[in-house]
Amino acid sequence: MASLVVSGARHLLRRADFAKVLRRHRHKKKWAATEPKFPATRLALQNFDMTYGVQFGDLWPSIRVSLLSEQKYGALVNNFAACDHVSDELEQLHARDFVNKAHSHGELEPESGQTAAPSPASWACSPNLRCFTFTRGDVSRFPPARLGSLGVMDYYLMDAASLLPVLALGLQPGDTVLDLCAAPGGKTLALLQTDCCRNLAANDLSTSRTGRLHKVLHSYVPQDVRDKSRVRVTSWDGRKWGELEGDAYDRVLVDVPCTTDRHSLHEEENNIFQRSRKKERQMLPMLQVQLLAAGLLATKPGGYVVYSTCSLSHLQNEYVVQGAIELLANQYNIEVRVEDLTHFRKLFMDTFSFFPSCQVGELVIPNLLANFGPMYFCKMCRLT
Ligand SMILES: C[S@@+](CC[C@H](N)C(=O)[O-])C[C@H]1O[C@@H](n2cnc3c(N)ncnc32)[C@H](O)[C@@H]1O
Repeated sequence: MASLVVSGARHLLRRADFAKVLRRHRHKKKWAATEPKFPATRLALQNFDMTYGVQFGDLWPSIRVSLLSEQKYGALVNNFAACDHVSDELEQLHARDFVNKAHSHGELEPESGQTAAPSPASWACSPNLRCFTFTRGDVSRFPPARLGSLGVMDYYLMDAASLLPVLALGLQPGDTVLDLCAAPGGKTLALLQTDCCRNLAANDLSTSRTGRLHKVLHSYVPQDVRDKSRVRVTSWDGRKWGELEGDAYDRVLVDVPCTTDRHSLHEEENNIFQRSRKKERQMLPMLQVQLLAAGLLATKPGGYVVYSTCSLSHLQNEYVVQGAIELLANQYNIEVRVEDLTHFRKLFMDTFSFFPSCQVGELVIPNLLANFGPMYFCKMCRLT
């Protein structure tokens, strides 16, 4: 179409005028262009090709194509919506509750002394969580959540792999819980679904993001449940939590800011690979170590911490865990033990693809048939 217009115009204009118009047109186009020369999404991909190509070797091309493809979601059933038909409706869509499915497979031996059929609690998983996913290779989408009869939404759509850190935390009834980097609140909501929190402190440095967290809580959790679980939302710097409330919590979730690998390949806005954010990106592992160390200091001796990211980077995952454990040993004389979560691979292998060679913790890697993650999570016990 554009070339037709140009060839028509050629007959009407003298050669010199035509050249002028073309030049003006070229200039206009240049000035009109708003896209950055090097989009952050492209810089992210270049960075990943360099680092993850080495880190994952032959696995990288398949992870790469999955990261660039549409991700899958899970529907976390809202136990507070009191609509039993939700699970039936999700089943009619041929979605399955992956938590319950792992449970009924009973692939894991119950803990010693237990003879009854294993329950999520016996695998040291947080209880009462129901999350529906479509089976491997089924790329159907969930319809949007609806308002239930109690005035709260019936399910919350999230990356189903995001539930694994909450399951790994292994909440017990009556726990005091801290969610150190909580916004926008998918994992906070899951923590509340367990009905185990005596107190829940949900914190996030960003006030705009704690605003989103408030909205999620209002849309999904009735006021009386928020009161019962004594939900407290704050906007403090999580790095200071150890000084503010040391030795205070039974369970702490440290879901840190990271390179959010999937987001960084798809969204220009707020992308950490923007050139202007290079320093911030380079400082991430340090911030992550500080946040994890603060989370461990906030935990009671004998309590548990789960560290998680949605990045594939060893530097932001295993190295951070090792760095924080060393820091606590050297500066505070506090001993921390990494818990074995390899049973998660077996339990959830129908739903997620796991990287087989993490030194500490577990990593869900995106796969075209099960396009969740990335999600890294590592459980630690504070011993002293
Ligand atoms: C991965 S997101 C958390 C996602 C959240 N857990 C969820 O499931 O919805 C990381 C969060 O850390 C917050 N953050 C960054 N620096 C922080 C700090 N120093 N203290 C506390 N939160 C921080 C960010 O604002 C961001 O919301």
